[in-house]
Amino acid sequence: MDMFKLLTRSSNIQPSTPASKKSSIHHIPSNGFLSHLQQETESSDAFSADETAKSRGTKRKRTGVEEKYNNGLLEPLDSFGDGVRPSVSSEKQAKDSENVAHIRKLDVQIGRSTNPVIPDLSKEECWRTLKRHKLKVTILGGASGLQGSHHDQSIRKVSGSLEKNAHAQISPQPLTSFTQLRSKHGISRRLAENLDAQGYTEPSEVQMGSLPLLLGTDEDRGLNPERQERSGTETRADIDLLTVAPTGSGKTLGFMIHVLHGLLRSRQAQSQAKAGERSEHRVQALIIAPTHELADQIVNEGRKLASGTGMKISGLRKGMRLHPHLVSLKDGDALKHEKSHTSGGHNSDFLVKTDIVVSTPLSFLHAISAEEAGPAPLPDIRFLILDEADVLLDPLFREQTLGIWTACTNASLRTSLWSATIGSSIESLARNFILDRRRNLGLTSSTISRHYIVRLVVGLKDSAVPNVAHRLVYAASEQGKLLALRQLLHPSGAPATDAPSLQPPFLVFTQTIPRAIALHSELVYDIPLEAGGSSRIAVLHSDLSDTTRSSIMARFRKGEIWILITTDLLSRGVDFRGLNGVVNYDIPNTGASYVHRVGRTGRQGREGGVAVTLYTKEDVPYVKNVANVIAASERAKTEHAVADNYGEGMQKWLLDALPNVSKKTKKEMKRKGVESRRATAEAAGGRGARKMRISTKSGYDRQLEKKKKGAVDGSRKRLGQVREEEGGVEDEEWGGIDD
Ligand SMILES: Nc1ncnc2c1ncn2[C@@H]1O[C@H](COP(=O)(O)OP(=O)(O)OP(=O)(O)O)[C@@H](O)[C@H]1O
Repeated sequence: MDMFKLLTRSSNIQPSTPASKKSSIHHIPSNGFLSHLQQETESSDAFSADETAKSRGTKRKRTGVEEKYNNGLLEPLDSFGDGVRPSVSSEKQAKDSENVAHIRKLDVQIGRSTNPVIPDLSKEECWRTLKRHKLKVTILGGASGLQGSHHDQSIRKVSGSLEKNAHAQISPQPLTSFTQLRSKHGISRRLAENLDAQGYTEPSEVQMGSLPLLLGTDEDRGLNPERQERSGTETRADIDLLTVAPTGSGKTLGFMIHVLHGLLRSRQAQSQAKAGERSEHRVQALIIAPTHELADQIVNEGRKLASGTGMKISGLRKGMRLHPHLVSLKDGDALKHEKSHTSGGHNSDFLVKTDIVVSTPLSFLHAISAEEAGPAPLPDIRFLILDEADVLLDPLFREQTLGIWTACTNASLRTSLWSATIGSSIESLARNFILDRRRNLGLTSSTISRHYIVRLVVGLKDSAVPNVAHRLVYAASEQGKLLALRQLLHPSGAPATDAPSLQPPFLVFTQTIPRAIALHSELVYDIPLEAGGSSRIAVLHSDLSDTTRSSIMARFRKGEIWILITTDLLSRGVDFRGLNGVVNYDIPNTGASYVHRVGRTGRQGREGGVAVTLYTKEDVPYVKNVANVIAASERAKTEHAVADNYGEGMQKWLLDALPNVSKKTKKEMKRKGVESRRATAEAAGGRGARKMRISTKSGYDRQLEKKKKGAVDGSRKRLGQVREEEGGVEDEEWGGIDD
């Protein structure tokens, strides 16, 4: 079999769920919990007509983008919005809140609880509900001397001591409704109202599984219920949580509710102890994310939830420092910093009076490091959240992240790690670090015995969301990729038989910054002037200033930019509601990277997202990573897929045809990416420039152009020499005739 012959066919892996089979997909929050809400607003989008047609099952007319350009449907494109739930108009919201307030008043008048308690599920029901929602909760270790439930017994038998691998599954009470957050877990009224106001009605799976573990009693968590029964009081063991849940499944809300509730509760306790005295803002929670874009988004989400609660959330910018009062810098250092920053009459680069800080690892490490003394200890921090934890613990950020984690010296620090992909090596690194840290802090065995490391997995671990349609397209060469991308940009041009179609807005990922820049300059004039021209296409990468990055993000969210070319900078965590697709112009280095890139679309269970991956002959070793992820996602789409061989067969030929790659090569591939595209900007003048060139011009045309240019330059030079010999002045412009 000639593999390359096979690869020249677009694999065009169809969504493996035919209409008739769609019913076999469980209707669960994360595969469509916002679908009804989305349609309401999106029908007014320029790009939504096709979506609506798709959702009705009617065939989308291939009128393409141009018709939309010409119909003047361009300006009101606010397909992403600002993150406020699109469901409810402000008028309706006001009316709803009025009604809710009225009903609550009546409830109080007749003495009825405003928060009806939903009865606990039996053990069996818990297990079945968790299974139905594909939630798996496992104890990874941490506790010793356990007694009680058979799960705990099994841990003891396996481990005997806390260091050993102790894996046992538990069945916590799932959070089946947000009302339970108040009625059962006692979150503040304000927090509950904010959730409501944001239009969050049903918890997604990750919230369903994680919130009882983070907020509940040991009984809710399925941990040692007998111990609680015996003692007659509620017990709450310390839990450090690793959560692996699909992209766009609502992890941010999960950790935000946890942190805000924890801080509000301790503030309440403090103010009761101090007879109503208002407590100061001190940094007690730290959220670390790998990019500024994600950190900004978390701050925005957090502020909406914290509104009116008195909690302050701040993002830390490059060069800012935590105010010396917020960290335990040694006296001398604190003074030095204070002086150096206040001498000019301003200390605006100090972050003051805040409860929750969101930052990238490097910015935070700088913010707490004294000039020579290294990072200062942070005993006040009680919550540490690592969002996109696998990246933060990857060699690129590992030292910084572990440095921050070590600086958090509070004995009852609660750490949680969140990502759509956490491999086993990162998992054991995190687990061992947690255990070592506790040991180094000299925690007594009685404290340790009340501590667990728990892992929650939602759905299939490390896989792409099932509601995205994947297209693997063999483009043969760099030029072929450019042509394929242009075909996507101008779908009304002669359609290839099985060419994927993709409506803006979409993201285009390249392997490196120079390639993103090169692709942008190649495509910048591709969108007709009447459609907004070059302003509709932009490039975003980490070499740009923070202000430029924020402005591009804002314009993309508003719908002013339709096509955003970027690097893996935007592959993690960033939430663009209404993004129609993702193009992997350069193939991602790893399967995990593919999962995150394509996870920018199909969020919140939204249907219709398309992920197009273009590849050339050079990319073949990388295609297997991607094809494996696609195959797993296709299988997850329907329980019948494997049995009927539907969907499976579509990629089987490709999977079989692709070469297997050794672990060692995979590691190299992850580190370097496709060799020929790695040319750095410095190399751009030489061979590197050729390697990273993105252009539709053939080598022959380029050579002709080069020759022509050489000839022109040569004749100019010769002419200059002649003039010089004749006494003329080189480079001096002719000034015309003097009056
Ligand atoms: N219970 C809910 N009901 C409706 N919408 C929700 C709910 N929870 C979260 N969302 C929305 O889902 C979207 C995705 O959430 P979020 O960004 O937290 O995903 P994520 O799991 O962190 O994804 P990623 O792995 O890509 O970072 C957001 O727009 C968020 O507002």
